[in-house]
Amino acid sequence: MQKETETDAATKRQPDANSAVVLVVDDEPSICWAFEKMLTQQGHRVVTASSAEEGLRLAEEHSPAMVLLDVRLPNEDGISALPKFLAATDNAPVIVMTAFGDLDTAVSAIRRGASDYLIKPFRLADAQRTCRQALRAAADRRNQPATPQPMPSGQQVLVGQSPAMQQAFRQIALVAASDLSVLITGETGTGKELVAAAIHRNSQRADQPYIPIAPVALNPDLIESELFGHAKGAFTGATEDRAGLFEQAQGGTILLDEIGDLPLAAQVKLLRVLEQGEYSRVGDLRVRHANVRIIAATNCDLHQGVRQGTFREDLYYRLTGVQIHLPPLRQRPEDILLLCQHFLKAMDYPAIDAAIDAELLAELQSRPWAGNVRELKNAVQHAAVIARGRSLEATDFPPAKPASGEPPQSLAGSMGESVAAWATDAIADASEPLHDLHARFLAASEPALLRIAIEHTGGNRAKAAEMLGIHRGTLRDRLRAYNMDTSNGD
Ligand SMILES: Nc1ncnc2c1ncn2[C@@H]1O[C@H](COP(=O)(O)OP(=O)(O)OP(=O)(O)O)[C@@H](O)[C@H]1O
Repeated sequence: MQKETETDAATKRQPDANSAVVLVVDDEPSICWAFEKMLTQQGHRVVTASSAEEGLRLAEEHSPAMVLLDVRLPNEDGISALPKFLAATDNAPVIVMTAFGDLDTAVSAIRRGASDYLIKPFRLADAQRTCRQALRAAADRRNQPATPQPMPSGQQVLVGQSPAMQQAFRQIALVAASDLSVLITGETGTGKELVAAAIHRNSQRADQPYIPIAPVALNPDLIESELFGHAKGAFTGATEDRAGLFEQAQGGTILLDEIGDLPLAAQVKLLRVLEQGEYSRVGDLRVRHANVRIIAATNCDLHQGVRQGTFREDLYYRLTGVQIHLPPLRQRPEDILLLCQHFLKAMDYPAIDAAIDAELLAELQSRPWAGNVRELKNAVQHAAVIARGRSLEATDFPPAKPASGEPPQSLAGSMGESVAAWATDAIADASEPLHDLHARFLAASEPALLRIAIEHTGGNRAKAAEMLGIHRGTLRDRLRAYNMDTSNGD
């Protein structure tokens, strides 16, 4: 599988340096814990892994905005895994952590694309500063308009044998030859972006720029300027004339991913491009001609946006003229084997034809795949890493994620099972009929809940009470009841 282009990376990475997903890969739990604590306090979300293999799987799954990568890891070391992390995260900043004396390693890490390094043991303040700088630099890079890229030489292959995918292939072939705008619909991970790229690749514009844009990743205040450019002095900070993405895509194709997120003012301009092939830069009345094919994609119901007044009705009808719908993977189980083999082949997995037997296939076909092909791809890559060349087994795959809307089975399930086991034991152990099972259960479980809330809020009881959704006085009483009140009053 080919990686997304740099343009994708520039437009799809997390928009905010203040609330990013950060991946920490280190087999020392204390390091993961320290980063988790530090970064969550700063409003980031942290996912941790204890090996490069697990980290790469999480990178695919969470698209982190930054990776902290230890050099010494079990199995594959951080330095050799570094290019894979860069590829898996579309060049998110990777900060390499290395032991003292390993400076050469750090230097070679930087040469291989790491954005910075930390020498262990490091002071938390230094780590904090390095992380902040890396996230800020990445955010600054994102806010630059994307540079048009020629289409990559390799092919992003679309795989499928289900009637629905065959129909999509036919539609792609038909619309590619025309210059019509196209709306691609489907749940997240169904391959909309791949379809857009295939349309461009098979069109007469194939040797011209292809620019995928996710409006949600652009600065909302500057979105019109990002798309259509601006004139010097159009707003504070507009120190010179600047071309927008439409101008950069001249002659080629633009994919507006998650079109439903486009602000109304930009929708007006987009409609003008679609209807008259014209636009103006922000703050410049000069009419410019747009020779750009527009492909839009959405995983939400645009018609609902029309009903709610967030999406223009005229634009909706203009866009829905030619529509390609990609059904969710659970509705096309006959694609699963082909997709699995396709992803294994991309990893050079041996004996692909024998890698998935009928029993495993039936199991995979019965899963809900809420994240669709993206989730399947991650799961296959995960299983392949675990199986290390032998035939895959169901246990090599990560547990099935719940269908959207369902509570996460693993957590809810295991907690429920623990509670049931606890209650069964408590009843069995009681020498006489119980009248306080509920109070006993609270006494067994509530202290841990209170402790985590208080730890998480840095000991601030008012915030802990707010997080728990209980009155501050109630929290104080409970802490006293459990002998957890170490303060001298509140
Ligand atoms: N039919 C397919 N054949 C091969 N790979 C596929 C196919 N469909 C999806 N994929 C892979 O699954 C992943 C998700 O696909 P893509 O990004 O195109 O989905 P999307 O519908 O645009 O998702 P989102 O709505 O979240 O942006 C990509 O890695 C893509 O290469």
